[in-house]
Amino acid sequence: MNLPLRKEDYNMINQEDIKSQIIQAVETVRQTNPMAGSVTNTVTINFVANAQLAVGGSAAMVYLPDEGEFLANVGGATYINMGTLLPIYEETLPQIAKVSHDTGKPWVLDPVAIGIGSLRNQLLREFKQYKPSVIRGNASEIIALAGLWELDGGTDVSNARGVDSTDSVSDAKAAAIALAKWTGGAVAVSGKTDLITDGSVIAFSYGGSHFMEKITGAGCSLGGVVAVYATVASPFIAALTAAAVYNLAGSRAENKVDGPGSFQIQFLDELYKASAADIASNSLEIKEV
Ligand SMILES: Nc1ncnc2c1ncn2[C@@H]1O[C@H](COP(=O)(O)OP(=O)(O)O)[C@@H](O)[C@H]1O
Ligand SMILES: Cc1ncsc1CCOP(=O)(O)O
Ligand SMILES: [Mg+2]
Repeated sequence: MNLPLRKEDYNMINQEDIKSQIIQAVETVRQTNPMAGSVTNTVTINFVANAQLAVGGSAAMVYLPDEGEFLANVGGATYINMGTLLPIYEETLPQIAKVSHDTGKPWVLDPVAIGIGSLRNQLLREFKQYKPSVIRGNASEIIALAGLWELDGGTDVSNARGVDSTDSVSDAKAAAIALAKWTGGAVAVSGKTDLITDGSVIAFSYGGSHFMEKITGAGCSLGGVVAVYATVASPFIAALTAAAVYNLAGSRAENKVDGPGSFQIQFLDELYKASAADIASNSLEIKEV
């Protein structure tokens, strides 16, 4: 006779299922070298491309509207990072978001520096209708985006200070859930512990390194790597896989170096070397919202 499953059993099954999906995402990317195009900031563009290559993806960075549209059409997913805007982005970014939305291609948004300047806020408001598959940001950015989109858990964007978070990841939980419910995709809030949600399930990914706050581009490149995994996996699994490999590689790199410069190099090596099984076994806690 089959006894009814207890809630703990469901959780165990879910956790096993999620692990096998993470393994599949890591291996498929390494076998197929999928392309995720990006429009990203000029500060960390090189690090984003290197991280995407290290996990097995293929990178292409552009600035112009027709080139962005081309990449959105031919790539498996596209990454938009708002870090350093140029006037032409008023055309490029909505074009990519619209094409991705209309063709059902995944796209990842990092709302870096939300709150600074009028073009950034205008574009971010416009993106609400194009429902990014994954929104990745630090706690302050996620809270501010929910505010800009007039969703639960958000606050006025004028609270934002720059590119670094002034809020804790747990403060962004309600905003992350509200954003995920609106988009139907996933939201990843990064920090000491990462929070990833699809609006109904909430996951915490542990690990990483304090050195990740001492290099520029840890967050930006994480967004680029999410886009690589989104070419082969659902938004939630893509965000979880990227968080797991970042946390694993970050802890491993920290053990081998004594400063941020060498950390950045070692971190890329660890991204490259991490096995699918180790990534899937990185500390992860999953709960219902
Ligand atoms: N204090 C920390 N300890 C461990 N990992 C961290 C820490 N701060 C950030 N990270 C990791 O660094 C990456 C980028 O996160 P974060 O610094 O929050 O993004 P951003 O650079 O956009 O502010 C994530 O993988 C996150 O888990
Ligand atoms: C410093 C800076 N200024 C504009 S974009 C940028 C990079 C931010 O990178 P990250 O959010 O990954 O630390
Ligand atoms: Mg950032």
